[in-house]
Amino acid sequence: MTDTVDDVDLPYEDDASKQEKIDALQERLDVLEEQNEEMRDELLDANAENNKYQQKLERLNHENKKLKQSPLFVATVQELNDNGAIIKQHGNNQEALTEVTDELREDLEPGARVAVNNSLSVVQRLDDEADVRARVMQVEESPDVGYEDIGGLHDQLQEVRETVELPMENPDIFDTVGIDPPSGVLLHGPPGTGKTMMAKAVAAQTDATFIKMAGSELVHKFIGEGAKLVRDLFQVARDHEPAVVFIDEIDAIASKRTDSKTSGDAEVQRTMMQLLSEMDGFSERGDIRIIAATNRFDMLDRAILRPGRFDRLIEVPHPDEDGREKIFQIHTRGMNLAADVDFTELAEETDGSSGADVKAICTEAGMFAIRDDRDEVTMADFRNAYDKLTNDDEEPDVSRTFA
Ligand SMILES: Nc1ncnc2c1ncn2[C@@H]1O[C@H](COP(=O)(O)OP(=O)(O)OP(=O)(O)O)[C@@H](O)[C@H]1O
Repeated sequence: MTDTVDDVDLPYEDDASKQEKIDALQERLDVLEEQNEEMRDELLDANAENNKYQQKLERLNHENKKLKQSPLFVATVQELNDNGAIIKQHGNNQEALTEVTDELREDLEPGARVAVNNSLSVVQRLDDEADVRARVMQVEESPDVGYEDIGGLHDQLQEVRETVELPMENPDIFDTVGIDPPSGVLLHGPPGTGKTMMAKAVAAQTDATFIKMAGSELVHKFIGEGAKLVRDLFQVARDHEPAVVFIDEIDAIASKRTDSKTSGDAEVQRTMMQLLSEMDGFSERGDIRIIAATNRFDMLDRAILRPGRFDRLIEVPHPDEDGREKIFQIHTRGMNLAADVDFTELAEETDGSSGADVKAICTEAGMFAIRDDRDEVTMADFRNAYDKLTNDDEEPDVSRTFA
């Protein structure tokens, strides 16, 4: 706060002469000006220092961003010592000694998986391989789904059985006739129409292990990770023969090539190439069958559809009226239904619904009965459930919320 005149401690006695007062004030003014000058210099220095730090901060931020953006490689820590960490890169097995920051060091131990950048600096610690596998792969020894649980889809099911079941159960017939069994089956169609169910049912029928992986889980930002998971997937399948490998959302790794050449796209390409080469290596008759599924058939790279790969394309559409009626019957098997429930009418009234939608309607109808304290589910409950599910969602497709 600026001093007021009253506060100022004057540099002269009250009885000083006028000239003495002027001299004293002048002297005080000189001192203040000098101090002012010094403080201005200090302020300038501080500003310059501040600018320097700002620039450094920007540089570090930029560096940080670059580190995160540039392609990262996966390595395993071999040893930690005073000079840093000895890491071994996956893929080329090259060892390198690299510095690690104190913060990262606390998080590392020999055997830890890490992401390293182009100059082999450790950027972050990764989850352990087993954790990644467990997260992205679903292995079911004997899925609890039978053909009788699938409504409609007669032609589709027949084709899946012919391409997957027949080579597993009766491989000799292909030898006798002298043809290779079709290698991969690609199921395509809208969500919630029973693609996963069909794959599970055929695995159950053939006593095969069902191994599911979602294409989106194969898209990784680390170089070589996706391809490694594909190799692991097929290794797990070999370990569990006979097996049905189900790759859902295959479009995530097998979309048409884009023009952009970002490292992310290149990594997706590498993952797809690995998948294709695994499939090509499967042409010999084996006890492993591959089924893939997509909701985005239009997006697929044609390379995946070449003969010997996914050469059986099976469209799995929304069920028709008959199909819906069958699906209503399947999902109400265990329900206590009132005499007025008529599935033919319900099937007629639920045009455009997927199998997953029909299942959701059944569950919701049961909820209406429970809320009403009844133990029987009525036709009105089904109609209310359908209204609720179609109006609740802005989009009429309820499968995403309730499947
Ligand atoms: N045809 C069907 N018959 C009986 N139930 C069905 C049918 N289609 C779907 N469902 C029901 O919907 C659920 C979801 O179906 P499923 O996971 O097989 O669909 P999907 O086509 O694989 O879907 P997405 O493309 O979203 O993965 C099933 O668990 C089942 O309860």
